[in-house]
Amino acid sequence: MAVYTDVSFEELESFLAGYNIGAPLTFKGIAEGVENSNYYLQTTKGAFILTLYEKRVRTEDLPFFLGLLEHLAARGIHCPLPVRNLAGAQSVILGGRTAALFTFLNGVSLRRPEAGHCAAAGAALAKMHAAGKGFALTRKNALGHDGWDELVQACLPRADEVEPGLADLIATAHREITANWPSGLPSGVIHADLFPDNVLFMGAEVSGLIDFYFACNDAFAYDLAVMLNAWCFEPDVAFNVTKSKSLIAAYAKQRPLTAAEREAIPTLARGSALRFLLTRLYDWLNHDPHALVRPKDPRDYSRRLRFHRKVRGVGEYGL
Ligand SMILES: Nc1ncnc2c1ncn2[C@@H]1O[C@H](COP(=O)(O)OP(=O)(O)O)[C@@H](O)[C@H]1O
Ligand SMILES: N[C@@H](CCOP(=O)(O)O)C(=O)O
Repeated sequence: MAVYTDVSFEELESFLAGYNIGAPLTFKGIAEGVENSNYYLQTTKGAFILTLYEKRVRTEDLPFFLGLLEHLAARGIHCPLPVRNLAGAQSVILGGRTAALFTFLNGVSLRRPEAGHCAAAGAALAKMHAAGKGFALTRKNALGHDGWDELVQACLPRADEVEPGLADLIATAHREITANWPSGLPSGVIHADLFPDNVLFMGAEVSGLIDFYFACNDAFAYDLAVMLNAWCFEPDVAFNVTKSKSLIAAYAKQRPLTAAEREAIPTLARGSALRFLLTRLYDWLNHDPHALVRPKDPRDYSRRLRFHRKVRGVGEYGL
């Protein structure tokens, strides 16, 4: 349950007095999500999401995240638009937290996306990459390849508690990936966490992209590699090349991949599997057993990483 901070009706009323969005009709906490407290708010003037930022989102990053959403929305991307208050501010303090209000997007996220959904999401990613051009602010990828060392060192001593041989897998893969990491690929603003729970669909169409709190500047093809991991494996962690082919082809129809990007896909796929393995493993080893949010299983990503390490060429991704 991702509601860490309670908002009383009195606090909501005084918050709403600062906005021109009508009177409250419905206000309820949203169970999904991990990082922040999210509330669904319906007023006499429309539907909104109220987000209270908890520990993981740094306040100094908010101008990048909120500015990016305004930039993308102005260029036709269906993403949450921060609603400014009467004073023109994008965020305020509420319940002791920094909070922001967003437009509500209709649609549902899919637990079991099919190849057609992968294609639609791949095309949406390419459109987001194009729309991000010209955004004035930049943010380094805090979980990019040059930031993994710290997580590796923090996780290695206890990794084998989770899965025998995991420490060796991480250490070896980290060395190999670092030695082969590509440079100079086409770059710009990337989402960096475009998992199925962050893409809303209405029927076969993408109706919204959400949760931009890992967005940063990095290689576009890395974002595609994140999606290969998140969208193209079955629940038993078998790789589905039909989904991968559909996703990459739909992306490339919007923005053709360069030869260097195609060649880099296997390394980027390994790197992105390692990144999610490390963050999940860190959370698994360090979570508060009394916390309401259950950490995600790191073994889903050690299995993906093992798959990618056996891949011998880009053809295996349907390229
Ligand atoms: N603008 C929005 N429109 C509709 N639903 C949203 C919107 N923003 C968030 N949500 C809902 O809230 C949930 C949690 O949001 P998310 O940004 O993923 O949280 P977290 O950053 O805590 O993981 C999403 O799964 C979705 O159901
Ligand atoms: N997508 C990441 C976890 C990040 O959580 P989110 O709810 O903010 O998308 C993973 O699956 O490890």
